[in-house]
Amino acid sequence: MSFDHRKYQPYLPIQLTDRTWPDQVITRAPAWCSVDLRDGNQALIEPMTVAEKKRLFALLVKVGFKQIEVGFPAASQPDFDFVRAIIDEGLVPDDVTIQVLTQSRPELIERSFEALKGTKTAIVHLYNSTSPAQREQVFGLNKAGIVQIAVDGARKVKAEAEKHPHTHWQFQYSPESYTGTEPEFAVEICNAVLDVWKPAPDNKVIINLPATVEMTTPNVYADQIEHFCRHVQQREHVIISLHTHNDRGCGVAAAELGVMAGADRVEGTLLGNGERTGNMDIVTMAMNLYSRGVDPQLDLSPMDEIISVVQDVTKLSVHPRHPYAGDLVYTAFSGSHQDAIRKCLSKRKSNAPWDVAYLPIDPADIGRNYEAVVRINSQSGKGGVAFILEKDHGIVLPRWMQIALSRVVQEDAEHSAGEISSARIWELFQQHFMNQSPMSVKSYRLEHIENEQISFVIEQNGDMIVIDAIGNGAISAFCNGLNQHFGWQLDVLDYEEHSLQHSSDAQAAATVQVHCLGNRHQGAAIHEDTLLASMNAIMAAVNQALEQQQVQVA
Ligand SMILES: CC(=O)SCCNC(=O)CCNC(=O)[C@H](O)C(C)(C)COP(=O)(O)OP(=O)(O)OC[C@H]1O[C@@H](n2cnc3c(N)ncnc32)[C@H](O)[C@@H]1OP(=O)(O)O
Ligand SMILES: CC(C)C(=O)C(=O)O
Repeated sequence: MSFDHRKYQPYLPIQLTDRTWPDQVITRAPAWCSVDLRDGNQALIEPMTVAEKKRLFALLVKVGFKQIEVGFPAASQPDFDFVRAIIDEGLVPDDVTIQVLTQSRPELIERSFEALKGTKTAIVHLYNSTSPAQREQVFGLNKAGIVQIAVDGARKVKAEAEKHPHTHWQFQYSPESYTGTEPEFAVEICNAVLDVWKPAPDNKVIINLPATVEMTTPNVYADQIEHFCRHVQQREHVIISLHTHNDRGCGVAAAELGVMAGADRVEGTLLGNGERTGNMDIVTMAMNLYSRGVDPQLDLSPMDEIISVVQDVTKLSVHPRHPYAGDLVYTAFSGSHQDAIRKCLSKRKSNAPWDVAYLPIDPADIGRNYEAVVRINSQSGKGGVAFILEKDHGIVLPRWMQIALSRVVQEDAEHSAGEISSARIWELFQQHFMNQSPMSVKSYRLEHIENEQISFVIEQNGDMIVIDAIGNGAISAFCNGLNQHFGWQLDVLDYEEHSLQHSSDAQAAATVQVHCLGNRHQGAAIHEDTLLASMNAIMAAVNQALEQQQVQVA
C-alpha cells in the first residue's frame, strides 16, 4: 500500500511558551513586495516574455506596489533583458524600488549588478538554503560550510555595490528553506550576514524568512517569527520580511500570523501564482485588511483588470471561488443566504458601516455590480426570487406572494435541474400570477353617491360583459358584482399596491390574495390606473382558480 502516513514525520514545534503574537491585532498594512515577476514567473509552464513582464510590471505599479522583485536576471536572457528594459526606458517610477534575486555565487552576483547598472535604487536579494535536508543532501556541507556560502555572497554583494555608488542599494538576505531550519541556526546565519552588511538607521537590511515549503500550521510559523525577532542582532535596523508558500493552503494565514508576530514586510503575488500551490496571495491578504477597515495601501479596485492581466501573462485561470476575486464569490444560490442579503441590503443606510450578511465586502468596491449577487436554482428560496423581481422589475412582493411564487420557481428549478434566469422567473410570474385569460377587466366607471357604485366591463373569451354593483369601497363593489353575476363567493384576503420602482411612466403594481372556488389564489397586475391594476390582479387570481378547477374536473 503506497498511501501510508507512516512514511512522514511529525513536525517538532519550536518551544516558545511566552509567545505574545496571539494577542496582537493588525492595524496597518505591512510593506508589500510583489514577487510575481520572479517567483511567479519561475513557476510558469511558459515563463513570461519581456512584453508580458512589462505589462505585468505596469499593473503592479498601478496597483501601488513600492517594491517589486523584477526577476532573477542572472538566470536567463529574457529576465536580464527585462530588467535592462525597464531601467533604460525609464519605466521605474521614482517611488518604486526594483529588487532582483541571486544565488550566492560570484558570477551570478556580478551578472545581477550588470543588469541593475544605472538604476536609482535597487534591492539585491541574496539567498542560500539552510535546512538540514538541503545542507546534507543538496550541498553536502555542515553548518559552517553553509554559513560560509552566505558570508561569501554577502561580501561579494557589498563589493559589487561599492563599485556603483550612484545607486542607492539595499540588501536582502533569505535563509531559504527557513521553516525547515533549526531556529537557532537561522538566527546564526542571518547574524553572520548582518556582520558583513552592518545595518544602520540609514542602511536597513531586509531579512526575509521564507516558508519555502509550508510545513506546519500557521501558528508554528508565527512562533518561529517571534523567536527570530527576539534573537536577531540589531533588530531595530533589520526589516523582517515574510515569504510564505501555500503548500498546506495556509499561505495567507501564515503571513498574517507572521505580521502579528512582528514582521514588517510581506512578499507575495497577485492571486497567488507561484511555485507548486503558489505564493501567498497578496490580493487576499490585502483585502482581508481592507474588509476589517485597515487601509491596505494597495488599490485593488480594478479587480477585473488585475484578473485579466494576471490570467493573460500567466496563462492560468482564476478559480471562480477565489477569495474576493472569483466570479462566484459574491453570488448566493441558497435560500437563507439570499433572504438575509435581501433584508440587509434593503435596510442599509448609505453611510453606515458595511454589515451585510454573507457579503464580507461591498462588491461595488471592486467594480462588481449586484447583478450576480443572487442567482436562483433549486437551493434557493422565496427571498432570493423576490430579490430578483424587485431588482429587475421593480415589483415588491408581499410575503404570501413570495411564498406562492417561490413554489412555482422551485418546481421549475427541480424540473430543469439548473439555474433559473431572471427572465424565466419573470415569465413564470406572468404565467402563473398575471394571467388575464379567460377574463380581464377592460374599463370601469366609478361613482360615489351614498356608497361606491361601479360599472365595469369584463372581456370573457372575446365577449364583453357589463356588470353594475354597489359596495363600501370600489374593490368590495367589484367583488360583489362578480359574485352576483357568476354566483361565486369571492373574498379578498390580502391586498397590496405600490408604485412600480424604476418605471418612468408612473405605473402601479397590485398584488392580491383571494379566496375563490374553495381555495386561496394569488394574482398581480400592473397598470397606470391603480384601480384597474387592483381589479385585474383579482381577475388574475380568479383565472388561476378557474384553471385549477378545470384541471381538477378534467
Ligand atoms: C526557493 C526559490 O524559489 S529559490 C529561486 C529558484 N529560482 C530559480 O532557480 C530560477 C532561476 N535559476 C536558474 O535559471 C538556474 O538555476 C541558474 C541559472 C541560476 C543556475 O543554473 P546552473 O548552475 O546551471 O544549475 P543549477 O541551478 O542546477 O545549479 C545548482 C548548483 O548551484 C548550487 N546552488 C543552488 N543554490 C545556491 C545558492 N543559493 N547559493 C549558492 N549556490 C547555490 C547548488 O548546490 C548546485 O551546485 P553544484 O552544481 O555544485 O551541485
Ligand atoms: C528565494 C526565497 C525567498 C524563495 O523564493 C523561497 O524560499 O520560496
